[in-house]
Formats: sequence, C-alpha cells, structure tokens
Amino acid sequence: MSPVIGIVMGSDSDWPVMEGAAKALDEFEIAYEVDVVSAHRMPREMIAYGEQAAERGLKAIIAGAGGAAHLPGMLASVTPLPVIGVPVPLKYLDGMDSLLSIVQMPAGVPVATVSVAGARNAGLLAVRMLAAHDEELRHRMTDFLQDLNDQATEKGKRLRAKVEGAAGFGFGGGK
Ligand SMILES: Nc1c(C(=O)O)ncn1[C@@H]1O[C@H](COP(=O)(O)O)[C@@H](O)[C@H]1O
Repeated sequence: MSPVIGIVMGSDSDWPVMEGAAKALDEFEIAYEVDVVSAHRMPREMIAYGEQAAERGLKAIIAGAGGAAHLPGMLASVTPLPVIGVPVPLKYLDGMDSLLSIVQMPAGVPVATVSVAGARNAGLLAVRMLAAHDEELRHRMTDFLQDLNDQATEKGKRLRAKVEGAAGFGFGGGK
C-alpha cells in the first residue's frame, strides 16, 4: 500500500515522541512513511518534500520538531495538504518553545497543533481526516471512541468499588 500520511521530524532524536503517531496509524492500518526533514538543516529538501507531497499521494502530513520548531509551518507554506504539528519537548523549556513556534501561525497558513508530545493524537487526527471521506474508517473511529467510553466507565466502577469498599458504605450516585 502506498503511504497516505507523511510523518516527518526535524531529527531522528524526535522519534521516541513521534513513534506515537505511527502506532496510532498502525492501529487503523493506515499506510504511512517516516523521514527526517529539517527546515533549518536541509531547507531545499524540506521545500521539495512539501511541494511533492500531494502529487505523491499523501493526504496529510504530521510534522514534529523541538525547540525553534519551524518545520510544520514551513511545510504548511508549500503544500495544500493539512499539516498537523507536534511540539517535541527538549531538555530546556519543557516544549513551550516548540509549542509556541508551531501554534502561533500567521493567518492564511494553518497548522493543526496538538499538545506537547501529543504525537498519538496527531495520528488519530490524521485518521479522522481520512475518515471524513471513508465511511468504513469512520465506523472504526466510532468503535474506537466507544472503546474509550467503555474503558472510562470501567475505571469509574473500579474506583467506586475500591473507595466504597474501604469506607464500608456507599456514597450514593454510583450505579
Ligand atoms: N526544530 C527543528 C528543525 C526545524 O524546525 O526545521 N530541524 C531540527 N529541529 C529540532 O532540533 C532538535 C534537536 O535536534 P538534534 O537532536 O539532531 O540535535 C530536534 O528536536 C529537531 O526537531
């Protein structure tokens, strides 16, 4: 299957965070490619990647970078595809530098920014983008949400059993 999502990052050191996006796409059996594409260190290749992404068949790009994270915004400036930016936290500033670099885009060039290190959500957002034009994938996303709901309900049940069991009485309100 040819890739429909591009996962790119400023350095291979971002992979431990960016892997979360790949795993989310794996769960939905979405074909993706991964690469290091740095706006700062390889600007010509970065422009070429962005300019060719749509014609190569990609439907969205997930771009992660740390520090002065210009990669997602620069890619968004040369492709009509949706770009999802992942702020990667580094040793200093806890990812705030990266978050603000990615989220504060000028009007006209949007980047859908997820939370610091939120690569899993970037992957899931990409799945939703594809699902907008794919009914079967939309059903799978609905099932996924139902699973989350069931798990949260189960957590509530377990917590109530633990607390009410320890106290020896019910607090009411629980089912
Ligand atoms: N923010 C950017 C860009 C860019 O935005 O073009 N290129 C690399 N980087 C970031 O530099 C950090 C340190 O990289 P190294 O670990 O290679 O020194 C990484 O988090 C990378 O995303």
